[in-house]
Amino acid sequence: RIRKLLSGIKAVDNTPGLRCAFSPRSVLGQLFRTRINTSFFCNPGTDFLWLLRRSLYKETDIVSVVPYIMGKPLVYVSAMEALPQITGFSSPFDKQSWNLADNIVGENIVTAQKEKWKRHRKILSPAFSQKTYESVWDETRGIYRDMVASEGWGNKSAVFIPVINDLTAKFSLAVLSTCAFGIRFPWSAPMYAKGEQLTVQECFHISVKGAPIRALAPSWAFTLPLEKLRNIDVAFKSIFGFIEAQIAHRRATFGHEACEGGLRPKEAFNLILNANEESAKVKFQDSEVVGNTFTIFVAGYETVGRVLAATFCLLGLYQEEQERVYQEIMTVLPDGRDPTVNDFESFAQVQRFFFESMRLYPPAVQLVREATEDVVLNIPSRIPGGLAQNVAIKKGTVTSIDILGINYNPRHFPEPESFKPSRWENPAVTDMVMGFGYGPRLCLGRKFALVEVICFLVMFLRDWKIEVDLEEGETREDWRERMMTGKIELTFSIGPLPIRLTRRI
Ligand code: HEM
Repeated sequence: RIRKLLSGIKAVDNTPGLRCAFSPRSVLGQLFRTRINTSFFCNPGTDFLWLLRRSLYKETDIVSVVPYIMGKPLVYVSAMEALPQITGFSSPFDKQSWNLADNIVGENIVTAQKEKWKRHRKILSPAFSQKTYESVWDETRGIYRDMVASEGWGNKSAVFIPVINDLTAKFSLAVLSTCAFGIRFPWSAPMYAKGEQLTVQECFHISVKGAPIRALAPSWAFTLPLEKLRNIDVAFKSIFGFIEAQIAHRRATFGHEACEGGLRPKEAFNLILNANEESAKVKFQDSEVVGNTFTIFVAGYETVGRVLAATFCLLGLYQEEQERVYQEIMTVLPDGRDPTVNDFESFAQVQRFFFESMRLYPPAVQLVREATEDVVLNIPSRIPGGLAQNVAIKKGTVTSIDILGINYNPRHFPEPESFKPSRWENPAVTDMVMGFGYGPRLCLGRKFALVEVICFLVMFLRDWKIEVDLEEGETREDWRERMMTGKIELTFSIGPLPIRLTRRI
């Protein structure tokens, strides 16, 4: 054990940090989390990036986690200056060479390494076009209206929503399944996986929460009479059943000739299926069809739903900022007309509010890479005027850009805990929106997500004033600390969060 620890510390060039029994990326590390307020003999689990966001980095913007029983050493970096070095176009880092997710869902655009990834990106990129964004905007408007009617808010002057997370998740699933997969479902009749009791939304939710366990635990573990493991197994099986049924249905609907004649619209699902045809020039294998379908559902649904839930609460907390957003909406739409996709750029204040929400509560908290050769990272000092540090990383070391670390780094964002949408007033600063990643692997759905979020917020805030209930004597910051507690699963989630609505018009 001592030898393992010492060689781990050497692999990360003696970079200070946590020393633990089990890696946060191992099954035991996930299951048996212990103290994190000590740097030794702790099992930090995955939440430590959130729980220690204020104290993890001391003098430099780099820390290591070195396990002495299970798992490999890990490096985390919270400096924007390191982005080109780790996630840039010609950086000596790549996605992990062995990714457990591939074994569960099949190889896909998110996990593929550089050379294979180019093929995935080439096939899928045409699905993210101006035409798609127009459809996202229009569908969002329609889904908002369907939601208001189906929830029975039509003639109410006030509404209490006990868990806004459920609503925003349902909304983002509806937009994604319609605009990327051509699968439409009414708000009042959620999709069910065939023959299952759980909705597709519930299955995705359980799968995303349980993905690390599903990936790391042996298959016999899922036959044990343990409810948690059984639920994860059922959720994954249901999702795969759902995806396979959708693939069969789409093939039957369009047929092979339709594909060759280019009759399928360029939505993500059709491009995935086209690439699986005999005649396709750039091809997907069968496993990549399922892998990419599953991945785009997860990448595009959980992320948007989660950050929207945080945004709603921050709107409720920071009333003066909500008013500023509302005034902008009324200025752009003074005559009561519906917003169109051409109005997108006019909602600058709405966008700033959203960027600041995503800075504090980013749905994706890290960009995970693996060193493809021995490499020296140059990391600036946290202390003003301090010397930068060169850190030698061994080939194969998993090194992550810590998005939470960057977003709460006072060098990049002064008073990082303060909620200040005005930070984003300088257009050049939008390059600092870390939540969508950086470099060649920048989120392919960035504009898709922004269009859907901005349209939804505009429609919602025009009709409703949002509030949250503070306890007596409680400050907004106290409420955030009490209610907006985070958990790092495949994505980062907060809550469950309650909000209150009052009708404006
Ligand atoms: C607020 C919402 C979203 C956030 C915060 C987000 C975040 C991210 C991040 C951080 C990455 C880069 C991962 C890395 O470098 O390791 C990424 C990649 C990706 N995202 Fe998103 N995403 C969002 C919405 C979406 C949507 C709506 C879609 C699809 C409709 C989508 C599809 C993808 C895809 C396909 C990739 C892989 C890109 C590649 O490797 O070439 N995302 N996303």
